[in-house]
Amino acid sequence: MAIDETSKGMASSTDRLTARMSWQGHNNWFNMAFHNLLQTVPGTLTAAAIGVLTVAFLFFWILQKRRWNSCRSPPGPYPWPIIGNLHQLRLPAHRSLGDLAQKYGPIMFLRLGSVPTVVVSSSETAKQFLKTHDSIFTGRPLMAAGKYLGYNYKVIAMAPCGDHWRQMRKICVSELLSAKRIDSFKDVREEEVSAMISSIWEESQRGTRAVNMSKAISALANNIIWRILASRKFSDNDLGDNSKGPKDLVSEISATLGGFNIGDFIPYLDWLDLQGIKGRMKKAGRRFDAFAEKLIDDHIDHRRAAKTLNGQGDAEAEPVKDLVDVLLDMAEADKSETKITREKIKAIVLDIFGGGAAGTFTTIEWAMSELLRHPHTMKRLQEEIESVIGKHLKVNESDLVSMKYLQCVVKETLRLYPAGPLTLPRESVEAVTIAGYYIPKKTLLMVNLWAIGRDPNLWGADASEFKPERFMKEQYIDLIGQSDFKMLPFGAGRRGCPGYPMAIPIVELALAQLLHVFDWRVEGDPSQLDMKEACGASMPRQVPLSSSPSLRLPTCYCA
Ligand code: HEM
Repeated sequence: MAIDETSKGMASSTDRLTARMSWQGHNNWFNMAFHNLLQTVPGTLTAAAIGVLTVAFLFFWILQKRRWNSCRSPPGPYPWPIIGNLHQLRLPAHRSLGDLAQKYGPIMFLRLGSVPTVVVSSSETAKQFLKTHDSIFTGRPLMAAGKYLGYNYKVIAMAPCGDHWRQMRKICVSELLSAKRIDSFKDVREEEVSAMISSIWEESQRGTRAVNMSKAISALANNIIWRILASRKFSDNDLGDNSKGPKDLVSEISATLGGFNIGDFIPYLDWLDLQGIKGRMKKAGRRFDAFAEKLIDDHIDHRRAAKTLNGQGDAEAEPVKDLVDVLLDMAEADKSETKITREKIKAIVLDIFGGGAAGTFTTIEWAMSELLRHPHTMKRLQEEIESVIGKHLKVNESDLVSMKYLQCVVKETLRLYPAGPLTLPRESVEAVTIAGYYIPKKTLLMVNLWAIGRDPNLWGADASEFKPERFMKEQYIDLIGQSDFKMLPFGAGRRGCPGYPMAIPIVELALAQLLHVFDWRVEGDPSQLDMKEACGASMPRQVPLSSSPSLRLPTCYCA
């Protein structure tokens, strides 16, 4: 019984055990599984965690890389503290920047003192900056020249982007430099070019062997621009002070403009005016202002006198209005807040004189220099001019359209010698990413027009040679970056030069008459003519050009 009971008990306990065991077996399996899991989970979890972390890392890395990429500066030489890359700039700056671009590429970043600067040196990249993103680069940096010479940034070429610049530029383009207005000064251009030919003829008749061509061409450019602006030419006594006169004033303005004011780049040295440039600018600015004031007063007196005569019925036929008169008319007619003030008129006078005279002068000077070095080209040009007007007539502006080779000579000159080789400095008005490079707001932009004009990838292995023939096959060469960006002697876009339609006829007419009337020779081997560029705002020759003229027509029509 006891056994039975025991066995029962045993049985029941065995059952229970079995039952327990079966549960336990299950439990055991679970335990084992759980245990296994616990053993494997750390690995799995770790693997999962690693996976998640890797994905997250990759995700953030890609994001960060994108951000890095969008903040990536263009390549450039390492800047030194304080001076940045200033020590790497030699003069003339367009050449040393061209050399640096060979190493760092067509979009290069420099720090000039503390000023972040981007230098663009290829046609393709210039297009991105001056066409695709033109609206970003419409600013001009606020430099000492704009303050002391440019009527506190009122001069168009130095004004920051804003309502004032827009208003002044509109006046310039639509009122002062419109096709109709430029055409109205045709007689001025023809008279002044003939006057230059006469003076060269007289000088050669006096037995002068070599004529100072640079002086003659500079006088031509100044006289034309002043007659267009103010209906008169200026002698050296016209300033009425003890200085040498307007020509001296203009050279002083160009020298200070072309000079490199260290205070613009290292602002905390600005007050020291280490080079004395600011002092010179202030003085030249005051002298120009006195000169411009007198110019406007004379115009106002003259207009009053003309009105009185008109009232008495003695009026002469309406003369061609000069640009100061056009501006005074506008000022009298406009009563709005943005009306043209006296200060704005003075600023525009400086703009047109500063931009116009220097650009046209240097272009004619370099064209003559290259023609002297290339007698065959000079001969071919003379033959073309003669084929159009013969040997007895004077070249007039209406003849120029038939002189295709002359146009090629001018284009070739502008390609090799752009008068503003680095454009005028521009400034980004907001941040932008171009070609994967981040360009912050207030970055200075220089476009190396000189390097683009000599780029062998665009112009071939003979890019540095003077060969006007290269343009003969082309129907139309865009000089202002409207359709292509192969050459940009006048810059491009909203800040591009508004004066090119005035400059081209002066350059073409002057060259046509100089070569039609005279043969030109230089002492020694022409191929050895000194072609060094001076450092200045408009890249003139370093050494004035001298050449001996001999009459090639039966008589000089200017004699
Ligand atoms: C061959 C002669 C000339 C050349 C090569 C030349 C070249 C230039 C260049 C490269 C610029 C800077 C453009 C830029 O930043 O993209 C410029 C601007 C300017 N040029 Fe000329 N220029 C010439 C003649 C003239 C003439 C005849 C005038 C006036 C009648 C003139 C008035 C100006 C003005 C006012 C600006 C400033 C435009 C602005 O900032 O909005 N230029 N020129």
